[in-house]
This record gives sequence, C-alpha cells and structure tokens, in this order.
Amino acid sequence: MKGEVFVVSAPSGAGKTTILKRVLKELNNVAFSVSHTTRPPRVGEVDGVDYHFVSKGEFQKLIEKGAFLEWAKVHSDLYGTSRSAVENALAQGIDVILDVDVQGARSIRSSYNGGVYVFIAPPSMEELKRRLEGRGTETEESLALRLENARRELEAMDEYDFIIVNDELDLAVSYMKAIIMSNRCCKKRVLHQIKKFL
Ligand SMILES: Nc1nc2c(ncn2[C@@H]2O[C@H](COP(=O)(O)OP(=O)(O)O)[C@@H](O)[C@H]2O)c(=O)[nH]1
Ligand SMILES: Nc1ncnc2c1ncn2[C@@H]1O[C@H](COP(=O)(O)OP(=O)(O)O)[C@@H](O)[C@H]1O
Repeated sequence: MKGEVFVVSAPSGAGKTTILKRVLKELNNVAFSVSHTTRPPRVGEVDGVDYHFVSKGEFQKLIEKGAFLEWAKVHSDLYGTSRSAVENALAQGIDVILDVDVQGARSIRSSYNGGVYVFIAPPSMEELKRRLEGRGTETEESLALRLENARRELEAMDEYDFIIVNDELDLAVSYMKAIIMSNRCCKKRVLHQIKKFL
C-alpha cells in the first residue's frame, strides 16, 4: 500500500513541532519530511533532522534543479519540501508528514492528487503569544511578524480537512495519531488490495 501525505500547518507557536515530534516517536511507518530552509538554526536544532539549513544561494540552485515539490517565503526566510524524499518514502509505503505554511499547503493541493490536510490552531491569540514568548526563540521584531502572520494563517483554516485545537497537549497528540491511523483503513486507500483476492 502506498503511503499518504499529511500536510500540517499552524501559526507559529501553536505547538505543531511539539505535537509532530510526539507523533513520530509514538507511531510506526510515518516519516517527517525534513525541509530545506535559509533560516539560521535555533539552539538545539540539528542540521538534517529539524531542517536542512542552507544558504540563499544553495536554496536558489535547488529551485533551479526542480528539487522542490513546493517552496515559499515564510516570515522572512525561504522554505522548501524535497520532492525526492517525499516520493521515496511514499513508494515504500511510509506515510509522510509535511510541515508547511498555508502557501505550501495550497501548492500541494493544486499539484498533488490526494493528501490529508490538518490545521493546528492555538486555543486563543493570547495563549499563542504566551507560547511564542515562552519558547524564547524570537526577537521583538520576529515575534511581531509571526503574530501578524498568525492572523492570516488562521483565516485559511477552512481549507483543511481537520482542525486540531492544541489546548491540552496529550489530547492534541491523540487526535493527530487518530487522523493518521484512521486513514490507514480508509476505504479509498485499501479497497484495491482487497479486490486483488476477490
Ligand atoms: N511552504 C513551506 N513552509 C514550510 C516548510 N517548512 C517549514 N515551513 C513553515 O515555515 C514556518 C516557519 O517555520 P519555523 O521557522 O520552523 O518557525 P516556527 O513555525 O515558529 O516553529 C512554519 O509555518 C512552517 O510550517 C516548507 O518546506 N515549505
Ligand atoms: N498544548 C500546549 N500547552 C502549552 N504549551 C505548549 C503546548 N504545545 C506546545 N507548547 C509550547 O509552546 C511553544 C511553541 O511550540 P512549538 O511546537 O515550537 O510551536 P510551532 O512548531 O507550532 O511553532 C513551545 O515552547 C512548546 O513547548
């Protein structure tokens, strides 16, 4: 059975990375698509694990080679999804999680036939601000830009199949796992397998 693509978006600080790290640890046969970015690494981030950290020049070369399934400017940096990494995982029957912004989700929706689209929302704007400040990764300027962009991202929520409100973390993790697990027995995905022995 071919793997499925799970496209996950959220405003910065909603808890997407925290949820996805837990899901990847707790579920089998699911991989994270490690994006390329021109953003500098944060303390604790590992090259090749959290992102492939590249220069603007290297990113531009990858665009020219057609290496990206999609890419976009988000906040003030460039981010792109590697086409080959996603295709290889899917061909091996592994589900792939794409952590992309709303522009990335739109590009994938328009070019890829399929995919499950999940939006992670914060319980409130006040809590989003608290989480971003608490994470301690942003300057005053980058915090303001992320909060401004958060409003626009929240307006795109309707475009997604599922919305998880990340209030209680354990519950949000369970919902994300349930979405992936239930898709594995989705009729459209397994019917052709059953038909083989009918
Ligand atoms: N379009 C697109 N967006 C991405 C990609 N990788 C990450 N992003 C998005 O870029 C935004 C910024 O991510 P990041 O710098 O890790 O900051 P954070 O959201 O504050 O943790 C988030 O909305 C991510 O979903 C990608 O490959 N393509
Ligand atoms: N349900 C939650 N309740 C309280 N704090 C949370 C919750 N989920 C995540 N956080 C915290 O909020 C901050 C932002 O989470 P993070 O996963 O980095 O967000 P994102 O990847 O969406 O930008 C982190 O400090 C994280 O520990």
